[in-house]
Amino acid sequence: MTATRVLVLNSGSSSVKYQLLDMRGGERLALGLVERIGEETSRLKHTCVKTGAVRESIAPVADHEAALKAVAEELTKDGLGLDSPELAAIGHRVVHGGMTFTAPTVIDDTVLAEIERLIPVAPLHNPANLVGIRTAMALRPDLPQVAVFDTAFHTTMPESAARYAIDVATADAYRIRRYGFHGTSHAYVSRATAKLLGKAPEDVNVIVLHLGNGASASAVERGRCVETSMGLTPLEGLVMGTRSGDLDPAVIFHLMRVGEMSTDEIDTLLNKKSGLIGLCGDNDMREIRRRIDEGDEQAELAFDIYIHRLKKYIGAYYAVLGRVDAVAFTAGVGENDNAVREAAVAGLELLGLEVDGALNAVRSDEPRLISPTTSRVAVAVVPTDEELEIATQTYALVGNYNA
Ligand SMILES: Nc1ncnc2c1ncn2[C@@H]1O[C@H](COP(=O)(O)OP(=O)(O)O)[C@@H](O)[C@H]1O
Ligand SMILES: CC(=O)OP(=O)(O)O
Ligand SMILES: [Mg+2]
Repeated sequence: MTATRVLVLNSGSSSVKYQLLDMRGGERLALGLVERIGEETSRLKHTCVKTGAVRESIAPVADHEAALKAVAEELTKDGLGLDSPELAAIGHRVVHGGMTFTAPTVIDDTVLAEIERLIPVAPLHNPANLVGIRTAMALRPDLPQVAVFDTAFHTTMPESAARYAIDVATADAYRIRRYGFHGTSHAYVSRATAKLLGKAPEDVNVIVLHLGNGASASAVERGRCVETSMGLTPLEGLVMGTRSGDLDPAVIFHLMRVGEMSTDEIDTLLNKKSGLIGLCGDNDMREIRRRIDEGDEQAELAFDIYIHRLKKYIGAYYAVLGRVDAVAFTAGVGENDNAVREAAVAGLELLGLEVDGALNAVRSDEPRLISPTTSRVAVAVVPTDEELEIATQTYALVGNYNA
């Protein structure tokens, strides 16, 4: 039997997203999500695309290993179990690949050890990614397991963008540089944006704004990333759901010396208690918008800070690229929130950026322009599909393993 299916696992700190695809036509067979792992009210939602069956349950899922086993059971119920001979490989999102991994990689013990070594620079993500890999390996030890790294797309950044202005010997000793993340999404969305414009990726310059719970911007010049907003870790850059983004590093010394806070306390403060949740108590943009509509000033200020930072990055990346063909909004907030898109671009008419109110209000899952024809720079909403991109890269690497 020809093995043409790829299972993709995207393990986050408290969730697992998954998709099963048939790579003959890139068709999605099943997808789902387990969220709030480790809590009493963990939620599993599974959709079998083939039959249209949707199953949802709320029950405690203790850890990532239990979550993956629950996913395997759901797939088995639909006749799509992990024991299928049609499964060619399992593709894993791995957030930090450091300087070692610039391309998708078949996972062996050496690769596992390197992903583990990088935990200190991706503490929220790499541990979850590792559990996902190890559990999948135990379920199907015979299958190739492929790691697709968030950092890989950004390895084309020039040294002028990738290096921090700190002592070179210290930076090199500790491999301190800007790696960037969400690369699978930036790669997919920049290519999809070129397609929307009817052009080849090599012929366009795009600013991609990936605005999810984690958020990052990138400047993509002729298909290659030349700058991105996240750095050594996914903490730098834009204001995020729970992360501060850019900050004067002296804030940390101040908190240590004057606030007498420990390194771990500051780490938790900046990664989990800052950003939108730190500013107004909510990290979900839907809730923040609802509060603003009710006249909540704290929510409004959080929104303004979020937009101010975003606008600064659009301007900065315009300068980095020199010529911009398109600005593309993606991920949970970017794809769904028209007020964020409108506010981020407001006042940038002299840079050639305009948004059409009616087009911006359209809700759709398709890539679409939201700028009027008069706009010199196209403004677009381009839904990301990290899972499809991971499956494509995985399948390209392992080919038809079982054929
Ligand atoms: N309809 C919507 N309007 C505004 N924001 C939304 C909407 N749907 C989702 N979001 C935002 O998207 C975020 C999740 O985005 P997503 O890309 O799925 O993030 P992640 O992959 O980091 O979990 C939510 O926290 C919420 O702020
Ligand atoms: C790297 C990163 O921030 O990922 P996520 O948005 O999934 O948290
Ligand atoms: Mg995401």
